[in-house]
Amino acid sequence: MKPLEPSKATNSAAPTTSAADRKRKADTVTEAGPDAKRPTFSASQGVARPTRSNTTTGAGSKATSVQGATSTRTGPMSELGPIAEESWDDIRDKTGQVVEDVLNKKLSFAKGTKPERKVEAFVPLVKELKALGRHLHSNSQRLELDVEQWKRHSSELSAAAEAERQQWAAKQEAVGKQLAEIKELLDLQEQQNKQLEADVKTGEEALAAKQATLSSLELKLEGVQAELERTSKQLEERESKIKEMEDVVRTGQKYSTTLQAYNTSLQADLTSEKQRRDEVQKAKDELQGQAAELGGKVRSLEQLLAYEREQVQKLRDEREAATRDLAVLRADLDNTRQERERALAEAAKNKEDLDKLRAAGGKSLETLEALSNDKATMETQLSMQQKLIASMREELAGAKEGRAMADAMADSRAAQIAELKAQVESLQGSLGDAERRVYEGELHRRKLHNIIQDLKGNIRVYCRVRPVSSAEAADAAHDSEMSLDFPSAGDLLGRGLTVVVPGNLTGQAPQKHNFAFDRVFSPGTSQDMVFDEISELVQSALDGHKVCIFAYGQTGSGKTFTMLGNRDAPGVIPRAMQQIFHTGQKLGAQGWQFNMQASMLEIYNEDIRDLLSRRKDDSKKHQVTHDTTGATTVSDLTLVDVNRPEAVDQLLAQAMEKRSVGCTALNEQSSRSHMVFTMRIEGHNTETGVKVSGVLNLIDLAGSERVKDSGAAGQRLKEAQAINKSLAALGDVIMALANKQEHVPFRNSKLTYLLQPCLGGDSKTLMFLNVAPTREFAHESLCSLRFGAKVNSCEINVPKKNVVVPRG
Ligand SMILES: Nc1ncnc2c1ncn2[C@@H]1O[C@H](COP(=O)(O)OP(=O)(O)OP(=O)(O)O)[C@@H](O)[C@H]1O
Repeated sequence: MKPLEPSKATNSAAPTTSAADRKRKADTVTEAGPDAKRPTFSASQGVARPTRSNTTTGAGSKATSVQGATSTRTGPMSELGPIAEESWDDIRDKTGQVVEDVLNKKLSFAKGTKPERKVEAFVPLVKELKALGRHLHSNSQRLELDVEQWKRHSSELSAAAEAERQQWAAKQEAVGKQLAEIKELLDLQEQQNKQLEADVKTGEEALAAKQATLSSLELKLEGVQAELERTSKQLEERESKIKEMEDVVRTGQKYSTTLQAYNTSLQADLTSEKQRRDEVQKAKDELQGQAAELGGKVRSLEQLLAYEREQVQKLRDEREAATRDLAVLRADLDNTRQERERALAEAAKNKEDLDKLRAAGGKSLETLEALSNDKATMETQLSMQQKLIASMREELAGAKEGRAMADAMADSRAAQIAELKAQVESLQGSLGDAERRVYEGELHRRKLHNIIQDLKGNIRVYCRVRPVSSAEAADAAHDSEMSLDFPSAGDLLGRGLTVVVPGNLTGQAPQKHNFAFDRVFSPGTSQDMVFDEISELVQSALDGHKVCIFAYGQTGSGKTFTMLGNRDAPGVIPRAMQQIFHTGQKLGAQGWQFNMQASMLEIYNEDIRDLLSRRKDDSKKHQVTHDTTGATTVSDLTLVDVNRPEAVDQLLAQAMEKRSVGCTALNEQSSRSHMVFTMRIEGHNTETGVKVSGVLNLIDLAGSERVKDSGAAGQRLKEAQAINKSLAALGDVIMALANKQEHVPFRNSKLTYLLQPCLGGDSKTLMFLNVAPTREFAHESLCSLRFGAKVNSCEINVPKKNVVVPRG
């Protein structure tokens, strides 16, 4: 339906006034009276009507004619003389008078005023009246024109109004029709409304019923909402936990991927390292074979050389004897020569004498003959001596030749010996080189093995076999035959061992059982060598790891010796302290400062005792708690700040005095309790701001014992039962961990509860499995070794460093 508005055409026909028109209108009002109020029109306003200019022109033309009439007129005017034809507009402008002023003007004259003066006075008035008359006349003409225009305009307007009215009528008709339609619609709507009202009523009734249900539901909803809020809170908490976990898992996955990659590369390294080690081992074996062979050769050569030296010496002796003989012969020869010369001189003299005698003729024939005989004898002697000299010369030449030969032989042997020596030296060099490489390879293998163990999260097991004690060896009551054997070469060298359990009287044959651990220390292994193998693990406590090292084994198998040792052979605890303080000091140069606190406790008959407490009566009950980070706290336990190893030695001495130790049939100084030494290490790097916090737990467990063998009774029996019970609980925990059981019974004993973070957490854990070597304890050893194998298969979490790195 269209809106009911007046048409625009009507509006456009209405006259409008411009600003200029309004000004003129004002003039007109003043000058032309109320008639001048009528509207003026412009051609632009659409309806044809006269404009002001038209009017002016019209009026102007009329005025001209009036003027013309005036100018042609001759009447009294001429009598008054020429009167200037001023327009009303000029007069008005000049005098400021309005029409009424002129019309109301009255002239008064004083008595006796001359008529010429009075006429003179009338002249301006007449002028004004004439101008006014002309003006009014032109105005009336203009008004007439306007009236005509108005008339025309009004008839136009009437026509327009009629058209408009007709339009309106048509519109009204249309609107009436529309109204009728609307009314129909409204009726329909009303019906519908009524229907709707009815519906609404039923709806309202239903709504009321529903509302009742709703309010009960709202109540329920409130409850559900409260529940929901609680659940969503829980959900949020869970979600944040899940997020955290996801973060952890993501980090873990990243870490695990990195680790897996690292692991793979390590395994590849390990394999290649193993190959290299095998090759080196092979080369070493070969070299050792060659060395043995060469050693044999060297020995035989040395024997030969000794023989040759003997020969040379003999030859030298002979040469010296020959030289001596030669000297004697030379002396003899010289003597003989001198004698010969003397004899020759004598013979010459004799000949001279003979000649003289002959010349004198007086010498006798006998003297001559005697002299001839002497000469012949001397000549015989001379030829004999000449022969002797010749043979001696020959001998000398022979001896010289022999000596030259011996010298040459000695020289060649010496050269051979020097060559052999050089060979031996170079072989020894390469043997040392090979041995060094084998050692380095072994070190590397150990490192890799440790890393792999860390990555796998296994509990490491180092088996240590103690030597046969002098008492065992001496006393026939003991079967001191060795029941353990160690591979002397191959892959299991240093890692494997075999226990032989002897047969029994029922005819059971001896049985061999093979085991392999991360490391096996045979009886000859020194404390130093043992510590060397775990020093890296100890070191990681300084790096922020939780480290746990404990010694397990039957009574008298060497646990306390391994962990504490004695003055001459200090064990793991004092050595670990030395290393920690020493390394801590060295790290000081890199800005590290460490704060260390030690505590020592024993678990005796399922009670925790503070071994560093200075209280006389220490019957306080100590409670073990673990927080979410895996940190363990024992209530009311004495913590001592330590900053040098000697302080720890004092603490150890103090603790050892307090520790429960007793004499049993199997060990003179048997530990009757589990002892736990804990060192907390807080490190802070003043240069980088990095903080680490590590814990080192070193534990000497009490030994398992067969009560019938240890001869325990009374208090000892009670102790033994408590020890065995807690070790059995340890066994159960290990079984549960190894079998990946959901429930691990850590709480079954004080020992397992205390060790929970080490066995089930993220610490680096190592167990020393101490074993006695003799056949007497073969069964116990077998049990211990089986336990050790189970422990070795336990996978705990991947060790985690406790390090805080500052932000930014
Ligand atoms: N590797 C070794 N070298 C030399 N002597 C050893 C070694 N291991 C143990 N011993 C000696 O054997 C004896 C028993 O050792 P130890 O006291 O350490 O056993 P244990 O396992 O701690 O016994 P228990 O459980 O009864 O306390 C001690 O005299 C000790 O000095």
